[in-house]
Amino acid sequence: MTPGARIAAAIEVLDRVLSGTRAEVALTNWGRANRFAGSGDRSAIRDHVFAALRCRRSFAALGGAETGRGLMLGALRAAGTDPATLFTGEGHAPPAPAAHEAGRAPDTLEALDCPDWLAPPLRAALGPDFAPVMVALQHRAPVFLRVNLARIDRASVIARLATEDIEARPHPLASSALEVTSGERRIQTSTAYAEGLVELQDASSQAVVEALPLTDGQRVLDYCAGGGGKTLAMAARARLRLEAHDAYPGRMRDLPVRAKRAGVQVRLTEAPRGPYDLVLTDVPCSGSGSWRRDPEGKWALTPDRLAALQAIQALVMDRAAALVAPKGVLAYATCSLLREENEARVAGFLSRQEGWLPTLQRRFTPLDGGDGFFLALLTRC
Ligand SMILES: C[S@@+](CC[C@H](N)C(=O)[O-])C[C@H]1O[C@@H](n2cnc3c(N)ncnc32)[C@H](O)[C@@H]1O
Repeated sequence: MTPGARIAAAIEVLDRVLSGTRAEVALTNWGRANRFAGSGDRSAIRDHVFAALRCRRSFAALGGAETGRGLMLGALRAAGTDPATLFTGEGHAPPAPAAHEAGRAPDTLEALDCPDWLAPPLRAALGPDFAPVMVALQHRAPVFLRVNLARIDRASVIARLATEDIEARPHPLASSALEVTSGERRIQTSTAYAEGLVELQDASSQAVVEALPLTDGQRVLDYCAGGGGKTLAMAARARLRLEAHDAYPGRMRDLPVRAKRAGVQVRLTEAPRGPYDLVLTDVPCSGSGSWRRDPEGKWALTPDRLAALQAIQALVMDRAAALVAPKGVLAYATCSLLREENEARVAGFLSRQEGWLPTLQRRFTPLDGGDGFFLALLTRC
């Protein structure tokens, strides 16, 4: 496909996304209907689509409309490319830009791709980091690996990956973290991955698990395990009696296979029974810290949805707290940047429940390199 044809395909996919189809679904459907497109074409179209979704407001202003076509016109203008060079109308390229599609300069919040209603809470949470964080969220996230330190060290894995044309370097956020600098697309077919020596996991996610007070022999519950990213990271840290739970057990369906690959044992439970030495609650949240990976989430969040999430977070904390042993730890984590889901939830918990001591609160933002994350540790007195 020519560069212009790839843009035309991205416009088609974006129009579907703007009318309510999830980007992954719209991309898959486009691929099925256009089997002639090669893997290079598909990944280029995917990159166009996700870049446009990360920068939806600014590109819409620059492109003169919040449509697939407007977003792609805006994308080219943002990159300093005259759209007329690719919007030629020749072959499968989109028709040339019309006079009414000249677009305009975005205002301050548009330029930061920040929804208006979210600017005050994000400013309150991030202070002087507000604008730099919003700019970071306009860019693609780095690819990180978690080295299974129970089985191999970072230097050996870097050498092993290099033999499969994957370049990676240590990342300072966690002792297990590697940032992949080339060959990202080969990771899941590499032998290091197949043998459970590495897992794909964001560096802040790894840092969160590294901050947990885990020691051999502890009974530990991952209360919101999902796919089990943090469950497996905990298993690599110490010899634990580890259990995984999720309100939607289907979300844990890949966990047994992943645990086997990593060489660890995890018991799945639908009805956890304490007491546990540590319960991790990686609660459902706005995902505002990971909008680089899931840019649709930024535009889909509403005040009502945020309020509903806060209620779920409080409920999960209360339920999980009941499972923690005396002197045990409740670990509360989100991939949110918002105080409403972080510090305020911890304060709410402490106002409802007696006998807990907050021992750590730590926030990560994309300026640290990984996703935005929050971790609080609460020790039962
Ligand atoms: C942020 S995700 C967890 C991600 C996972 N810990 C990881 O590292 O891959 C939150 C999870 O909480 C689960 N969840 C939602 N409501 C819950 C509840 N009331 N109790 C337990 N889990 C819940 C969701 O199904 C979802 O899998």
